[in-house]
Amino acid sequence: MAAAIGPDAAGRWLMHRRPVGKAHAGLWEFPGGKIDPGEGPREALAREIAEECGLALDPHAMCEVGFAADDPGAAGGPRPVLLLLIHCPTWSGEPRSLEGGEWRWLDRQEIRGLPKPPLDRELAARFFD
Ligand SMILES: Nc1nc2c([nH]c(=O)n2[C@@H]2O[C@H](COP(=O)(O)OP(=O)(O)OP(=O)(O)O)[C@@H](O)[C@H]2O)c(=O)[nH]1
Repeated sequence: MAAAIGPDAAGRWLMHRRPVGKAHAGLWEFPGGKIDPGEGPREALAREIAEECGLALDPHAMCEVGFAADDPGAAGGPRPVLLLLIHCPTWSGEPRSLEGGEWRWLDRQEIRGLPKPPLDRELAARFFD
């Protein structure tokens, strides 16, 4: 699950730079994470964002806006990855780095220029272009 949190009053969106020691370290992503057993997708996204940066999201305001999947044949990775992009138009609080990542509000032009993992590149291209 990946969150497109925004736009804020300046038209910016909240992006997360993955910390050292994780897959895709140093790259910028739509923040989020995986669904735990027993959770719904919106609930999972709200939990992940709260854990990673302290923002509170309203699951009822969320709306799915895109998806990207890796090519299991080409990637040869341990498991297939399907990433859903969810628009989160309302939030409360200010982002803080609670798990080592970096947080920034950026406009679409700035997001275009960021180094991103492959699936986030696809999601951003479809969502912002
Ligand atoms: N955001 C993103 N994640 C990707 C891409 N490709 C890919 O395999 N992944 C994987 O999808 C998972 C995303 O979940 P996550 O954000 O909770 O990852 P994580 O490293 O914090 O958790 P983990 O250590 O349990 O895997 C990660 O395992 C990540 O490596 C991609 O293009 N974008």
